[in-house]
Amino acid sequence: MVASTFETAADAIVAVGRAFDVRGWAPATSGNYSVRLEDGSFAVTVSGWHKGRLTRDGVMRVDARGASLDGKRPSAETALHLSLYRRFPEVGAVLHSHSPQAVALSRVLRDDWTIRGHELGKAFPGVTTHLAEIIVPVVENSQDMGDIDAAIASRLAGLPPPAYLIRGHGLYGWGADIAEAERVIEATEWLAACEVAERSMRRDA
Ligand SMILES: CSC[C@@H](O)[C@@H](O)C(=O)COP(=O)(O)O
Ligand SMILES: [Zn+2]
Repeated sequence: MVASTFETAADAIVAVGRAFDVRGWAPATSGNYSVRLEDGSFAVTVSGWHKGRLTRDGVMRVDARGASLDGKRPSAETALHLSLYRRFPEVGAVLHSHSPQAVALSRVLRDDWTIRGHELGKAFPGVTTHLAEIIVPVVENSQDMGDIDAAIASRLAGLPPPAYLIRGHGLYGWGADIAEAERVIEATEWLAACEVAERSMRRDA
């Protein structure tokens, strides 16, 4: 699904930034957001803006290769967004959060994160029962987006996950439009908080 205009996409991105910031998922300029536009370009956050204080000026356009179309500097992680759009033509929005629970979980997990037995798993596209097993890949962090993209590439083949974690960094989620991508991030963040709480209760029990 594609947003109708840059302005519509930019306003939706501004609103997501405020919502994520209020929840502690976008501290200290972290996070980035993008939306596919109908002309084949993408609306993406400008690098370095505080995402809770975005205005339309903090959102810009890039082409499919990540080149700036308006002279602004796109998110340092634009390549990760574009890679998802290239792989999945049905994806219309990509969101990236930096919550304490997702980052903590990514640092304690030795392998991928398997979600089982959660009613909220049904918030993910295509999941219809709490009995579904949802695997969220965990890849190593790097300052080179090519490394992260290479690490996640094989994990996106076949039945793709709804989201992935970058260790010690944050969470990427996507959807057909920004509302679906926000729902995926919201569900994954809630499940990460639940997982962290559950692990700490089991340790103390
Ligand atoms: C301020 S630490 C976070 C950044 O290094 C990065 O991971 C991030 O999410 C935001 O980068 P940005 O270039 O503003 O999109
Ligand atoms: Zn980040």
